[in-house]
Amino acid sequence: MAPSAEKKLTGLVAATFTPFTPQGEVNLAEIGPYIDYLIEKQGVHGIFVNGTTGESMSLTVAERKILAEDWCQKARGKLDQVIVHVGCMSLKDAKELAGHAAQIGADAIAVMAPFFFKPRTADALRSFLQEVASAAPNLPFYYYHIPAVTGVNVPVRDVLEGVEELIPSFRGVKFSGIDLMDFGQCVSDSPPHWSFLYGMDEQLLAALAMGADGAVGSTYNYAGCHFNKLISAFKEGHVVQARKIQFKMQELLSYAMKLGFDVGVNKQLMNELSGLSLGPPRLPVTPCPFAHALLIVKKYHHVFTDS
Ligand SMILES: CC(=O)N[C@H](C=O)[C@@H](O)[C@H](O)[C@H](O)CO
Ligand SMILES: CC(=O)C(=O)O
Repeated sequence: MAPSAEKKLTGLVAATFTPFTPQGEVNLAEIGPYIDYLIEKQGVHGIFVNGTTGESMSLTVAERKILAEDWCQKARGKLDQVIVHVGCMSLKDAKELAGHAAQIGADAIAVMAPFFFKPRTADALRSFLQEVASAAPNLPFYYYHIPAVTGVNVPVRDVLEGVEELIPSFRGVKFSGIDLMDFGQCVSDSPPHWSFLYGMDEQLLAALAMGADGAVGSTYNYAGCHFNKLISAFKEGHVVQARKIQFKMQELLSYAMKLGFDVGVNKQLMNELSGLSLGPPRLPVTPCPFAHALLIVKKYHHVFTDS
């Protein structure tokens, strides 16, 4: 039976970092405190685990299972949503992770396009997604569009054509692209029980105007409290106020991007701002120079002093 159709996904979802020990092994001990931090300090009640920010493609299948299980277990009764990303280059690995996500009580799964051999057509991509979804037919399924990372530029509106006939559990898209026309067309043609979660934190406001239901992103780990204010302001019709917050975030991110912003820098920023010990990233992502992270932390405090 396909999952129930009524519940929309809304609000902020943090794309979690994977906690590692200083030696680079998965560090489950930080997951409980991490969840508490998101709830108490950021007002964030949903997580997207083992995604881009979680360095999923650098993890083994066994590590991804252990992590997914621990996140689900520790989030139970605390968070509203745990979405587990199960995309892999190998269809068989992805199916195994999808089946596992169902067993451990994940709320939903998401899958990005494979990107070594890239699907060239919407049909090929849909078939891949269908196969993965079939391993967890009772879990809400989200397509994870992130063209800058995967290099798979098939318009999402094409992927959505007839998708629910192939994937009865299909419930929406995590859209981490900049093409707001494609995004708008997806939203305007969609049934009411799908959710559209936007994933470019630097322009969330524009996506809200285009009809995004919620947002999944890395910066909600440490700036969720500000983005919650942005969303409230937008909902109440205070666009100028919402824009002010968005512009602050753009100022911070453009500063970080000039210094070189990647998962390593982002993770170190989270370590500094949260006080959690999430460790270094895993190669090929290199650790962020300490001084470098401190400059961005300083900028964060400067940008958000009066809010
Ligand atoms: C490539 C990447 O990690 N994208 C994230 C999610 O999709 C975003 O949350 C960005 O980290 C964020 O928008 C900052 O650029
Ligand atoms: C940002 C995001 O959604 C990810 O890290 O997968």
